[in-house]
Amino acid sequence: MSDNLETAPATGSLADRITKPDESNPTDTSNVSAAPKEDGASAPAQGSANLEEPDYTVAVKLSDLQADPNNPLFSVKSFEDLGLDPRILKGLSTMNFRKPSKVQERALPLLMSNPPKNLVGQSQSGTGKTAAFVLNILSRLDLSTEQLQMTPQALILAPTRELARQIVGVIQIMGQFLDGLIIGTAVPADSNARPSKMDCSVVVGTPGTVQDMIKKRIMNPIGLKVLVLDEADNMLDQQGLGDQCIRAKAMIPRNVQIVLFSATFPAHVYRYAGKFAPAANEITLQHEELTVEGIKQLYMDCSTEEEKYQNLVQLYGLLTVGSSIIFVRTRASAVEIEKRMVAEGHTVASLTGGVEGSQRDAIIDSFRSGEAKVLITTNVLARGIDVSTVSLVVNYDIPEEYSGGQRTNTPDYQTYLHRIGRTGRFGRIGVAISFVSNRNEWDMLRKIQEHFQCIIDRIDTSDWDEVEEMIKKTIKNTRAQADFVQTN
Ligand SMILES: Nc1ncnc2c1ncn2[C@@H]1O[C@H](COP(=O)(O)OP(=O)(O)OP(=O)(O)O)[C@@H](O)[C@H]1O
Repeated sequence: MSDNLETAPATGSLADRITKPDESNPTDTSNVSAAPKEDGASAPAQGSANLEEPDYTVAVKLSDLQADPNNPLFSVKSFEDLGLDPRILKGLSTMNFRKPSKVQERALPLLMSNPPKNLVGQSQSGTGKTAAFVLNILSRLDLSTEQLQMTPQALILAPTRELARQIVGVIQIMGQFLDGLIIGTAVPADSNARPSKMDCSVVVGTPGTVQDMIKKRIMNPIGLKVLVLDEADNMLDQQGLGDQCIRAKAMIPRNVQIVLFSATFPAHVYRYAGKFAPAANEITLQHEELTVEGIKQLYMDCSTEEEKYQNLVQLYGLLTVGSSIIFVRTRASAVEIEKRMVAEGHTVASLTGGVEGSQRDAIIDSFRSGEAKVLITTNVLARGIDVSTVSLVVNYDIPEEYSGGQRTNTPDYQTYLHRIGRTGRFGRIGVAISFVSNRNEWDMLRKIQEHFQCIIDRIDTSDWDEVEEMIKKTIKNTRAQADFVQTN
């Protein structure tokens, strides 16, 4: 069962122990200056202020959301009020960021105060945690000499190469007016590439690669002032990347500011987070607060595994309305579904941990650019990936906890939340459909509803025209919660 399980950024999943594709190759780095250039980083995310996009995305007025005190995007202050350097404000304005979100407004004063304090920060998916930690880092850099520009002052660790590259893209654009800012990417290289020295001001990488680089003196950690763990619950989980992060932390100066961010902090990791980041300021949420209002959650009854596939094919027309991500449990099924759909004339791509570095980069980049509109993947892309055009997420398999390499029939709540959070980003609307083909999956879905106290409505597949109309209407609806969904 476990031989082709995908690396799961999922908290608590033993799949992490089984394969760690991001950490399996020799180290490689690419240092890039902040001026945007062809460095292999994914296209940086642009701001979400202009939500008037084609057909499939609704004209939600971000200003209305940001004026609603109950919305996670709400804020009373401006970026100017937060005391940011004018060059950084200029970067934000090119990204179309007009107002901070709630987590940005709350986290930034805590992060930027002196003497620096640690922070454990939680907020819903797609609410701008990346900008919160990047702005703090950019504010703390001293780029006054060439030597300082080439000495790592901040280190960001992320669970996957895709997320690390995405963060590099954000720093590049946010920091584009900071002269002398150099950003290094530390992710596993294709097998014969030689790592280059980390002569840069900020390093973003995966923990195993960074650790390896420090050990081999490719990266000098002595000047580090800030350490960020993005997707921190996954990074600290002993069953995930925990060991590697602990080892990496042991190699860097003791007095660095430690910043932990995630949408999820399950209790057992949260307790540990307090040890990893002692005396930290905290911004936390209850699990009932974690679901994002703009994501309409649905499920589809499928009587067999084969019917799951048939339903997916039926949905194809809708999958390509915007961009879509299909999450499956194993690498093997990702590859199999891709092959089968391609053979039937559909255009789909798949990305799993089984694919080599640069090929992975090419796949995610073509998905970001919209060239590939349907991406079949595993938990490897469940967290952090920010592609604003994703309007539909399909849980082909419900995410599940593993124990001793075996399935447990217990839902992996965190991964469910992160997966559906690939849509509905920063006030956008999205639809998440879970396929349910047996009693266990049904039980897991029910538990997910109870855990998050949310409603997951059934889609009636007896009339596909109606299904199509209903999903399209949901995607086009200004607030997903507002209207209907046919249930029975
Ligand atoms: N203040 C802002 N104004 C407009 N857009 C913003 C703002 N802050 C962030 N965004 C945009 O919102 C999107 C989501 O941000 P980000 O990827 O940082 O979310 P996140 O909270 O880290 O989500 P996840 O938990 O899924 O990792 C990005 O496209 C980002 O550019």
